[in-house]
Amino acid sequence: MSLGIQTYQGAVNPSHQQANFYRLPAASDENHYRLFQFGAGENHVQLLVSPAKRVTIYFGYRGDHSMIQLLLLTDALRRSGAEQIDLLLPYMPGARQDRVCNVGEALSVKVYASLINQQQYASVSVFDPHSDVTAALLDRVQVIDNHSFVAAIAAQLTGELVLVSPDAGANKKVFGLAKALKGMPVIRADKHRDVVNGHIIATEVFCDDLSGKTCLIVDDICAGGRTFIELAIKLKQKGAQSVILIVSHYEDKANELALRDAGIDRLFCTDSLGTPTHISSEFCDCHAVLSYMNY
Ligand SMILES: O=P(O)(O)OC[C@H]1O[C@@H](O)[C@H](O)[C@@H]1O
Repeated sequence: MSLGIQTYQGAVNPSHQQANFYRLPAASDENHYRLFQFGAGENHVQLLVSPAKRVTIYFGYRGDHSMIQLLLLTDALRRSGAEQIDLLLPYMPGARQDRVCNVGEALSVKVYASLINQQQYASVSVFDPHSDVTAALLDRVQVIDNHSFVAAIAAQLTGELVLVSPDAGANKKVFGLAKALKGMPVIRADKHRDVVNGHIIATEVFCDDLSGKTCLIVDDICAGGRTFIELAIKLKQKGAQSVILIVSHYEDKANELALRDAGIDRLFCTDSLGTPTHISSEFCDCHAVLSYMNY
């Protein structure tokens, strides 16, 4: 059923008219809603066809501006008859701001989680969030781990593979992953950060000899990349034959040359934060996160 909106000029693909899947940012062939900004900067969403009673939103967070777009899309869907909305959240915003480190800071993850909870989604599926705090804060949440993503990469690699847990915070997840990968060995490492400025003060690897090993550093996110640069240097000093970095979320800010110079041979990530543009495709292999989200 059409909503009777006159403004849409494009040809409507019938299969998309029936589609109950809404992508934000919109896919190039998305034609069941449109999104634009008014002059003062407000976002505006307009559905072009009536939604099904049960729909799914795939929300790729692209800054706080996109959060408002999600709320508007959700509102438009409900007003037009969607009764149940499932949310696929490849990246949980604020997931790393899951504690107050310094006096006067906001507890960001709680703020983002409250906004999402207010929308009363039927389910919220989050891909590899930073810590258990995300799952504790979100209602009707389903956490999707990185196991099938890492397994797909490991299957392409040869040599003596070992997992490297980059810090104490990653241990629980990496040991769970090792079990899923049929007992792949784990090398533990740790880093000390200055909580005031975020700088890494020291990195330790708890292993003497890595000769001949292909080290898979696995973590949730690569931001500036300093964690992995310091770690790769240490792994190479201990004889690692090859160092591969596997992160679920890639902010596209790290310097490729610095990563390579530190000894990282290859980077694998997902497009949870968009497809990286500041890194070469010979070095970085970006997988579509949706294929690992059980949808
Ligand atoms: O070193 P960069 O890339 O800036 O930050 C990424 C690290 O910071 C942590 O919160 C992440 O889990 C990861 O270990």
